[in-house]
Amino acid sequence: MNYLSGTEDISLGKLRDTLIRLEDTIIFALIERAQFSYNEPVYKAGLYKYKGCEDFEGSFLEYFLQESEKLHAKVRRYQSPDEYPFTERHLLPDPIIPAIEYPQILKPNDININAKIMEFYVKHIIPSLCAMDDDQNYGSAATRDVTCLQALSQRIHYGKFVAEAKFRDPKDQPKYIEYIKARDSKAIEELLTNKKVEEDLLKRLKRKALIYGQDITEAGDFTLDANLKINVDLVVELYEKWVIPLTKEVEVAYLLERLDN
Ligand SMILES: C=C(O[C@@H]1C=C(C(=O)O)C=C[C@H]1O)C(=O)O
Repeated sequence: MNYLSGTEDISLGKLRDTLIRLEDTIIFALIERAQFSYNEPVYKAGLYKYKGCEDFEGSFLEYFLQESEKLHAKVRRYQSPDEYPFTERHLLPDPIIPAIEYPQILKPNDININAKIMEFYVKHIIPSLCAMDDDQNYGSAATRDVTCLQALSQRIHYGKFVAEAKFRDPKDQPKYIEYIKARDSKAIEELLTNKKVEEDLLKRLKRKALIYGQDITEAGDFTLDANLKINVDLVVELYEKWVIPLTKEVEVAYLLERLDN
């Protein structure tokens, strides 16, 4: 099924420019979170009870995220999610701008992408990003985590638009159709993979994290020797091990549905 109305200009070049811009969003969101300690209680399920949600058994972060999503759902320009379930499989009617304006709502979905984002973020990113002590700034830590999760989810789900743009390329469309009909996910992923774009991205990302992670003195000098605000290798690992593979998983999942009536 093509969730786009067919009139949008979804050139691959413009979409890639948006993904490059989202690198900045994600790096700065991680820098903001890294100001605070790990604060383990934020991630412990069932540690706190919440007024009005006494049966909620998740962590402080999961509660914060759930309540943030409820707020986002109230302010969305479209019908309420019940009328137009904004699942990962659906692209918004005029998808490009709202997807940028509104943070990606983290929701369970068929391919469980948001659960995978939450898992790698809490298990592998946060412990390496933050000082492993407790500075009691649980609210500050959780708000920064929600910003990081929504930026990561938005970036990864942009794979839907990228997949649509690739599908519309007349050079490759016959092969996509053949592989979709054969339900050959591996062949679809190989066809949509662009190793040069991935390699260039990781090189650019390392440079961005190195520069964004520094302070600039009044004289305009970079404080190269001082502690960086962000673990540069972690940012590269984040993309190499999780962001890029999950984006491709979204692309494949979207394309597998592309021919549905
Ligand atoms: C997003 C794209 O599709 C794939 C995923 C990429 C990524 O997640 O950065 C980069 C290149 C492709 O392998 C693209 O082609 O730009």
